[in-house]
Amino acid sequence: MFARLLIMFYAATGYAAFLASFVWALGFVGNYNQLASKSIDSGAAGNLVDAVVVDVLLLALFALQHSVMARPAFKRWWTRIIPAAAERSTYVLLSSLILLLLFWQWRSIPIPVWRVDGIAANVLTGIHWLGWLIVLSSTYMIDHFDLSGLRQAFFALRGKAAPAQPFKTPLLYRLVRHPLMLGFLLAFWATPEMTVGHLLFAALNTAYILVGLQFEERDLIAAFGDSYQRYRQRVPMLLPRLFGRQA
Ligand SMILES: C[S@@+](CC[C@H](N)C(=O)[O-])C[C@H]1O[C@@H](n2cnc3c(N)ncnc32)[C@H](O)[C@@H]1O
Repeated sequence: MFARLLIMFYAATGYAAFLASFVWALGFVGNYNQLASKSIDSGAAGNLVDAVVVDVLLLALFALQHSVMARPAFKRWWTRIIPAAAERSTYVLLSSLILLLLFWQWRSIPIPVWRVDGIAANVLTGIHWLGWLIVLSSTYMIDHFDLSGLRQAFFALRGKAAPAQPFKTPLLYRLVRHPLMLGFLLAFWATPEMTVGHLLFAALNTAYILVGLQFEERDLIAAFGDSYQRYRQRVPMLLPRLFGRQA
């Protein structure tokens, strides 16, 4: 019983770290200093080369951890070392801690790339917040508590293993196969004031998302077989069809 309670406490810690990193992400990307005193463009501009090197290394650290720990082969090896019920929480905890490090240590490069005012600025800010709303709501469409590791810990508390998630295509998943990633892209790119630092963040994350999705889809085909193959043929990856057939 003690071990089960420990897993629950561990999962709750991972979830708290996720919440902290999510709120900081909102403040960081949108330069909302009410939410986060350190944001993507805050702080004095330092040496350009130093800033690019540090920022690229921080993003690479996140990409490496996030990709390696998501691979089924890594999970099989890892769950011989830690309890299976704590695997997702460990992933969430480490991802969140690396994100917090990234936000904290990010070097701003506040050289302007574009700036729009008036209605255009309001439209871009609206798209930005729509992106975050899509991110959060998509986690609930898949299973927020499974993705955050809490579901696995709740099952473990009752002495059971959480059943694997079934293939599903609710709501936004009928329009695109990866709404959560689409939400991130909208939140990262839609800004009235783009700087070189923000552009670096958006461009590298976009590249990472596009590569990461190839791996995720390979795993999804291995897990769900023909159902996912047919889904791929019917539903676009990231850009919804404006006209014509949807799933
Ligand atoms: C962080 S979520 C991102 C989901 C998706 N890539 C997106 O952008 O909306 C990743 C997890 O969702 C799962 N997943 C993705 N699409 C799914 C679907 N249609 N049904 C069930 N699970 C899915 C993957 O197996 C993976 O564990």
